[in-house]
Amino acid sequence: MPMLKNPSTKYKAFKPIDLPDRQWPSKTLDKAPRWLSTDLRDGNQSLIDPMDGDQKWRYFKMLTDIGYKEIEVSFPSASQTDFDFTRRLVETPGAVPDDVWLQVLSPCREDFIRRTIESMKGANKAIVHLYLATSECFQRIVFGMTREQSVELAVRSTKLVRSLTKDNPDAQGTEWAYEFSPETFSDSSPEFVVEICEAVKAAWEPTKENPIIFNLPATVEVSTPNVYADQIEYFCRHISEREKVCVSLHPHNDRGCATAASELAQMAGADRVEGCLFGNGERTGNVDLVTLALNLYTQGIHPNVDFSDITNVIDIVEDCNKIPVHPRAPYGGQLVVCAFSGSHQDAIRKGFKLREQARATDDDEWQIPYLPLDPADIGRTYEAVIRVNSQSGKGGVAWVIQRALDLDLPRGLQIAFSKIVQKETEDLGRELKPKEIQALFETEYHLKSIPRISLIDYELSTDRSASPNPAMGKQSANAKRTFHGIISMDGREHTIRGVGNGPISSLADALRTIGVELDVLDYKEHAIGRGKGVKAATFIECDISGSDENRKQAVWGVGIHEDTAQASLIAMLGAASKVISSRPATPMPTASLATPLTTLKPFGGRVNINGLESRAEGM
Ligand SMILES: CC(=O)SCCNC(=O)CCNC(=O)[C@H](O)C(C)(C)COP(=O)(O)OP(=O)(O)OC[C@H]1O[C@@H](n2cnc3c(N)ncnc32)[C@H](O)[C@@H]1OP(=O)(O)O
Ligand SMILES: CC(C)C(=O)C(=O)O
Ligand SMILES: [Mg+2]
Repeated sequence: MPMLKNPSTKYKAFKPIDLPDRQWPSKTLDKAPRWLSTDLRDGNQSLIDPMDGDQKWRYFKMLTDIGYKEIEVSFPSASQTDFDFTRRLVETPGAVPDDVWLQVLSPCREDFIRRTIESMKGANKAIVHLYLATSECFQRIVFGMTREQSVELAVRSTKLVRSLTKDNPDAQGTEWAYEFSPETFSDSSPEFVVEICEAVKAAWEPTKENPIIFNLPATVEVSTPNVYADQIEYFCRHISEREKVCVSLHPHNDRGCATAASELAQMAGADRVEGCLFGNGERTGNVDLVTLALNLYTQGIHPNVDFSDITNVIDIVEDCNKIPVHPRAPYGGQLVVCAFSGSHQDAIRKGFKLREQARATDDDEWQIPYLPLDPADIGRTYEAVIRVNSQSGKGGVAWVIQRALDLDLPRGLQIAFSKIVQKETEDLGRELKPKEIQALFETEYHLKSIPRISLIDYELSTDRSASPNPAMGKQSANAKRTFHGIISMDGREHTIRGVGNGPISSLADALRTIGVELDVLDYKEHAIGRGKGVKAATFIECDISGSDENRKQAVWGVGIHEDTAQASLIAMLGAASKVISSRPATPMPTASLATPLTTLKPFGGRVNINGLESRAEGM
C-alpha cells in the first residue's frame, strides 16, 4: 500500500499557541543550564534489556566523573533491581559525591510514592519526581479523568510527598527537593498546565533557596521547535513566584528536533535540561546531553560537564545500553572527526599547517575548515581526522605521511603518491589505514629497502676557489664539485665520476657515464626533528619522458639522512632507479662497468641509505 495521498484527514497539524509578543528569538545562550541525566531512568526504561545493578553503578560513576550534579537514578517502584540499586547508592559511603542530587520517579499513586521515598531514606540530597499527564488526549484515553480530577490527584500526591519528606521529622537528615512533570506538556493546554502547576506549587510551598522543579516534557515531540519555545516562554511568563520555580525541559526527539527544541526553549527562559548521553531514551530518544554540552562549548561557553575522554564515555554507554553510538552522532560519533573526501582533507590539512606554523595554543581562536571542535578537546587524536579511500585526494595522503613520517611532501610528490594510493584503494575496494599508506610510501620511495641504483660509497670534492654549499651548489657561477663514488646498479657495482655545480648535478653527470640520463625538474628539502637528531629530507623530481612529448611523466626520489648532501644523493638515486625502471632496457656502456675502487677514500664509512646499509655483496 502506498502512503496516503491526503494524510490531512488522518494526521492533524499541531495548532501552535498564539504568542505574538514572544521574546525568545532575540535571546542568545550565554550559560550552561542545570543538567539532569535521566540515562538510568528514561534511558534505562527504553532498553531491550534494562541495566542490572552493576551496570547502573558503573554508569552512575561515569556520570559523576563527567560532572553531572543531578542524576535520575531509578523508578524504584518499578522493580527490585531499581529499588536495590537506589539503596546501594544511598548506603554505600562515598558512592554519591556530596554535591550530587539523586532523583527518583514515581507516578501519582500512593503505594508507589511511599515505596519511592522509602528507597531514598538516608540520602544526602534527594529529588522526588512525580508525573501526571495533562493533555486532553491522555486524560480521555489513559485515565478517563477530568481536569479537576487531575489537579486534585496532583495536589494530593504532592502533599503526600511533602508529608513523607520535608515535613517528616524522621527525614530531616536529607535535603529534599520536589519535581513535578505535567507529562505530555507539549500537547497540553498551556493554560491548564499553568493551572495544575500553580496548585502543585501551593501544595509544596517552595522557597527561593529550594525552588520547585516544573519539568515540562515534550513527552512526544509534536511540533517544530519554535512552538515548544513559545510554550516554555508562555509558562515562564505566567507561572507565579517565578523565582521559586526552576523550569526544566525534557524533550524527546520524535521529529528529530530535540536539540533545537532544547536550545530555543532555554532561550525562552528554561533553567534546566533533562536528557541522556547520545540521545538514548524512549522511541527516538531523549535529547542528547553530549550534543547540548558541546554545542555550548564550541560557542565558548563551558558546559560544566567534561567530555575530554569521550571514547571512554562511549565505551561505557555502549556497554551498558547495548546500543551502539551512531558513527555520525554529533561530536562523539567515530566518523565525525574523520574526513575522507579530498577537498575536506585538503582544507583541514591546510588549517592544521597554519596553526602549527603559528605555534597556536588553546588561547588562539580555533579556525580549522570543516572542524567545529578541536578533536583533542574530547580526547580524539588528529591522526584519526583524515582517512583515505577512493574519494580522497593528495591532501589527505600528504597529511598521513606528515603525521607518520614527519615528511612535508612537495605538491608534485603529493600528486604522484596520491595516484598510487588511489589505485591501491580502488584495487582493494576499501579505505587504506594510515599504517598501510605509510608502508606504501616506504616501499614506493625505498625508505626501508634498497632501490635498483644505490650509493655504496662516495666523496665530494669542491673546487678550492668556490664557497662550499652542501645542497644545491648555489655557489658562485664558476664553482665546481666533483662526485667520485661507487654505486650499485641491480647488484653490480660501478665506480663513477662526474662534475657539476653541486652534489646533485655532479652525480647526474656521473650517472651519465653508465647510461643513466636524468633531467632534474624539482628539488625540495626540509629538516626533520630538531637538535642533535635533526635529519634532512630531500625530494627530487626527474623527468622520464625524455624526448617523447607524448609520455610527459615525472618520478620522485626521497632521501633522508643526517647529512644534507647525502640525503640529496640518495633521493637522486631513488629517482634514477625509477627512471631506469620506466625505460626499455638498454645495453650498459662497457667502459663504465665495475671499475675497481682503488683511489677512492671512503667518505665517513659506508653509505647508509634511508637508514639501511647499502653495501653490496663482495665489497
Ligand atoms: C513518559 C514516561 O516515561 S513515564 C515513566 C514510564 N516508566 C515506566 O512505566 C517504567 C516503570 N513502570 C512500571 O514498572 C510499571 O508500569 C508500574 C510498576 C509503574 C505500574 O505497573 P502496573 O500497576 O502493572 O500498571 P501499568 O504498567 O499497566 O500502568 C498503567 C497504569 O498506571 C496508570 N498511570 C499511568 N501514569 C500514571 C501517573 N502518572 N500517575 C498515576 N497513574 C498513572 C494508568 O492509568 C494505568 O492505570 P490502570 O491500570 O488503573 O488503568
Ligand atoms: C516522566 C516524564 C518526565 C517523561 O519521561 C516524559 O514525559 O517523557
Ligand atoms: Mg521521557
